[in-house]
Amino acid sequence: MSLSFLVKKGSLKTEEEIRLTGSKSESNRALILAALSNGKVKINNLSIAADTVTLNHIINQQIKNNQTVVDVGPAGTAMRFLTAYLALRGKAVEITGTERMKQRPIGILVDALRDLGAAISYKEKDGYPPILVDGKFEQKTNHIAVPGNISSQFLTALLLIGSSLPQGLELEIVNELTSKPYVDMSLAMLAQCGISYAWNGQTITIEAQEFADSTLTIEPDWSAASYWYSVVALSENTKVHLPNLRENSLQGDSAIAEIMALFGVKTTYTTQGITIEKAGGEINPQLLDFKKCPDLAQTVVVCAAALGKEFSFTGLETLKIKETDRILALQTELSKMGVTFLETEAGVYQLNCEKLLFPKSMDVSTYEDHRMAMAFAPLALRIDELVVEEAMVVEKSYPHFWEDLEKIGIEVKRG
Ligand SMILES: O=C(O)C1=C[C@@H](OP(=O)(O)O)[C@@H](O)[C@H](O)C1
Ligand SMILES: C=C(OP(=O)(O)O)C(=O)O
Repeated sequence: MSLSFLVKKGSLKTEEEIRLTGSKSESNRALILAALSNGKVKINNLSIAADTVTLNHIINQQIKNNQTVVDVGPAGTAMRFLTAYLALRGKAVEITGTERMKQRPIGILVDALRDLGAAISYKEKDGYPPILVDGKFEQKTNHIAVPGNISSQFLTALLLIGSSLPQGLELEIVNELTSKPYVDMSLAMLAQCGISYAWNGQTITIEAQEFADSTLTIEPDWSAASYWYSVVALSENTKVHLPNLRENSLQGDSAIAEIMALFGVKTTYTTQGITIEKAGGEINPQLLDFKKCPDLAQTVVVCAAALGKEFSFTGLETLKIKETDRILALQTELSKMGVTFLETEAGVYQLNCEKLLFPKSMDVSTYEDHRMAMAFAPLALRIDELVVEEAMVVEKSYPHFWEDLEKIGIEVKRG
């Protein structure tokens, strides 16, 4: 389905409540843990994100019905977590995905699982999906050394199965660890299921052990919340209530509260959730590091550009291997409003807004990336006719994004 949506400012409300769906990161971990626990781990508030719906369907229907080929679509976490989960399942299953998924690396995880004793082969190109997970597993060692600088999802995939391995797991993280809060999230959720672990220096150890009877309650998605911060930052004085988000979140993307304070958005934490509103004040451009929260980068880059504030950005190394090359996508789309986003020194990207000019109308290409659509949507508060191409990409993590924009008064015309 290729649909462009015309997004217009409309009459923005001064106050609205938006109920976000559950975190897809927490949900996809929960699905694997529940499956490994043989019914001991229950889940509350599972996300309706397409990536979660897909993983749930694969685990609880297709695999149970002995399907031999499963398709994760564009879901990176589903691809990586299923690879580890299926390595222990005893049956051969091929895992495939979108054309983009076939360009997203998985070799580090496959090598680690092979070292542990799994039999996995590549169906097309070495190091990339689709893969055939044989399912026969005989543990050869519990110690593996895994690079941490490409994707934390490889580490999470291994940690989730750690306690189910007959000899447990001793995972040594080699190189720098990127996206660390996602590893912390995995360990915290394991602990919620009664699994103990030790993290000493570069090594995380998980003994073979049983899951406890437990319930995982999924918090709403902080990455999704980031788009509301951008709406507030670009509005005159809109206040948004986001129920059930917590200050002490398992999600590293809760850092958006701190980042957006620099853009004059104030967060108030209550027992009900959070309220975000304009606090005003000077916006002083500075260098922001996204190594711990890569999924926030697009939101913040686009918001800064729209405000004409020349922030610089680092920690963006992993953006090139996500749903699209997000650096290139940002550069291409921002150029449509006269903004450049260039690597001015190694690893540092600088916004230049000298020639910022909001065109009367602008077409945003989304490159099969939900975050491109959602990061650019708040520009409707600056551009009369903003056309977002392939607008339904948002389904991956935030299916009712457009309905929520309408709820706050932004007009969305489905084309
Ligand atoms: O573990 C997770 O749930 C995720 C980890 C991050 O990926 P990387 O570790 O590849 O940066 C993040 O970008 C992704 O959206 C979700
Ligand atoms: C990178 C993302 O997801 P995944 O890697 O799970 O496809 C994302 O949601 O921004």
